[in-house]
Amino acid sequence: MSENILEVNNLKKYFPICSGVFSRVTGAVKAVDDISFTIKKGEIYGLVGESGCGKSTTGRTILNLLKPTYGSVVFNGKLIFDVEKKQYLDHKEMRSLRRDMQIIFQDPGTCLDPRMNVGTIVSEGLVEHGIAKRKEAINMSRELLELCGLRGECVTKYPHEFSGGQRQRIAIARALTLAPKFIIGDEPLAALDVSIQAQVLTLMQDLKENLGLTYLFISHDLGVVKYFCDRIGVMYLGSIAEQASSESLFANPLHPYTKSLLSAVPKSNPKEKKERIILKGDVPSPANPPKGCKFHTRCPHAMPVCKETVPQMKTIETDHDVCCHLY
Ligand SMILES: Nc1ncnc2c1ncn2[C@@H]1O[C@H](COP(=O)(O)OP(=O)(O)OP(=O)(O)O)[C@@H](O)[C@H]1O
Repeated sequence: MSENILEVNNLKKYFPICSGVFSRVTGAVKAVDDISFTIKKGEIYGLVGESGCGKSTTGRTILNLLKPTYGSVVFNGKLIFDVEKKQYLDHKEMRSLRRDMQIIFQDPGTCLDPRMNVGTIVSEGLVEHGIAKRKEAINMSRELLELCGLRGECVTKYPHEFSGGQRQRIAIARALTLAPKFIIGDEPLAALDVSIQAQVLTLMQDLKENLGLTYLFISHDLGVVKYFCDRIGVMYLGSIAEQASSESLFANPLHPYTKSLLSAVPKSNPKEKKERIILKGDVPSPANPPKGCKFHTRCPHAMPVCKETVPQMKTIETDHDVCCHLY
């Protein structure tokens, strides 16, 4: 593990808020608000945080599925966009790069077309990109389905004939069709039962090893990211509060927000005592985030400086950065 496959620099994605009869822009939802991180080749980077903190928007903006407001993204040495320099990949280049970058969504039930059989769903990309003719593509999709723990004969069946876990395997097979290097898993386990989650996670781990993949794994489940991810970024209200290797983050959480999240994860040994940190108030709206440190309104350690000054990300130890005035 050495080279970066993905570099995200000062990424922002604001959604305009329009109101009035003329639909004038009166504000913005700051869904992603100046985040930077890198992912090394072969790494699993976890992005965690509560619902609405901007995880999915980050994933979609990186893939250029949403128009970025600011920042730049470099994938495998190629600039996807740099808003400040007004540099964007053109449609053709982006289409070709999409082969290397895929996404798996939360609910396979809604992202698989119910009118298409599984063979067509999985082989679509091969035909669209002119890699294979329909018949050959269906044969290739059989192999992909088998790689994902399903039977090749599934190609003639329709999504409704499968369980949730099997549908997620179909979605994974579809994501693998174009032999990508990098996959964003946007809460790929969230719609599945716990026992099925473990199976899909094992499959993703095996595929990573066997196919040399890199993942950006989006999840709100700290228990899952602890075991699955090499490095983790903790998001709060559109920003990264803390970033560390999985080991370091769980052994020594620094940010008060991370500490509160970890305090809610059940211990594997129920006899081990653990104090639950309950945060005051609700998460503020990303349309009107607090000044200074965005977390200060809920932070048990808030100081006067936190209300005024935005904290900068600081490296506290090797592979452990935190964005907090306490450090
Ligand atoms: N198309 C959109 N238009 C306006 N606001 C949006 C849009 N998409 C997302 N948002 C807002 O941006 C913020 C971040 O949403 P996002 O879905 O990225 O969060 P998330 O952390 O992935 O949450 P979840 O786990 O619930 O999906 C939320 O406040 C959400 O309401």
